[in-house]
Amino acid sequence: MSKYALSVCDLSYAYATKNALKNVSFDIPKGNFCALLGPNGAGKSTLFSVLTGLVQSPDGAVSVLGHDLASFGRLARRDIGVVFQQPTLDLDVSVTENLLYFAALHGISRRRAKPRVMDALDRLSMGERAGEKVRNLNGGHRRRMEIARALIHEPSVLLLDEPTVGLDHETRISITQYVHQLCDDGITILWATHLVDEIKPTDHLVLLHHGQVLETGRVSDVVGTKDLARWFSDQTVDA
Ligand SMILES: Nc1ncnc2c1ncn2[C@@H]1O[C@H](COP(=O)(O)OP(=O)(O)OP(=O)(O)O)[C@@H](O)[C@H]1O
Repeated sequence: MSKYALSVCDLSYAYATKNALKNVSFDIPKGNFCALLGPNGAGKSTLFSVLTGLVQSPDGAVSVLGHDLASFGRLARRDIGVVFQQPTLDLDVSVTENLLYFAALHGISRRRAKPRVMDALDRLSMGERAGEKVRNLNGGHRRRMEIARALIHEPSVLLLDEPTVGLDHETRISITQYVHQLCDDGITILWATHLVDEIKPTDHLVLLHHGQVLETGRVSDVVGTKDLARWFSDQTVDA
């Protein structure tokens, strides 16, 4: 059994002539929060597309808990939950119905799904909104809901692509803290961001710039005593 929840080995991807990922490799140990830090255009969303199987990398490999994504796609994807950058909720049905529908897509019966949905909503302080139409929720509540939805099939690895974009500071920090806490339950997180205040010294870090991994490791080891914001800016400034 692999000690890594997610292993990415030598991935590349190009849109026509634009190389968006170049020989990307990194590992995330189980139960870690890993920040995928990179400025706009670094390749974060492209990497998410490859990790979720939306696009195929012509070379390289991804494995989830030791299962190769190319050979054991269904098995590997069963262990992944995803929150994409663009919301994908049905605005005209209730919070609960959105989540139950998603559970059904994972083959979970309504009877089994209902307690999971309520539990997930309660943990995200969303229990009181279970019956509301999504259209009536603010951006922060919709994001919480998407996180609850991504956890409904109890994945081991949760991928979130800039999940706090457009949210106010307080909501951003609250959601970031909640997702950090998921690691206490053994869930491994890959959190794409360009905002350094979402990252803790004990987190794992992958610094992506122009499609290449510049650094990877524990934040405190990689950055040392330097200020993370300053370090990030120094690493990604284009000469
Ligand atoms: N469909 C596409 N066609 C051509 N080029 C693309 C396409 N999507 C992304 N790119 C380019 O690939 C590179 C990586 O983009 P990507 O969206 O993966 O970066 P990102 O780090 O997620 O950026 P952002 O933070 O702005 O979302 C950028 O140069 C981008 O312009």
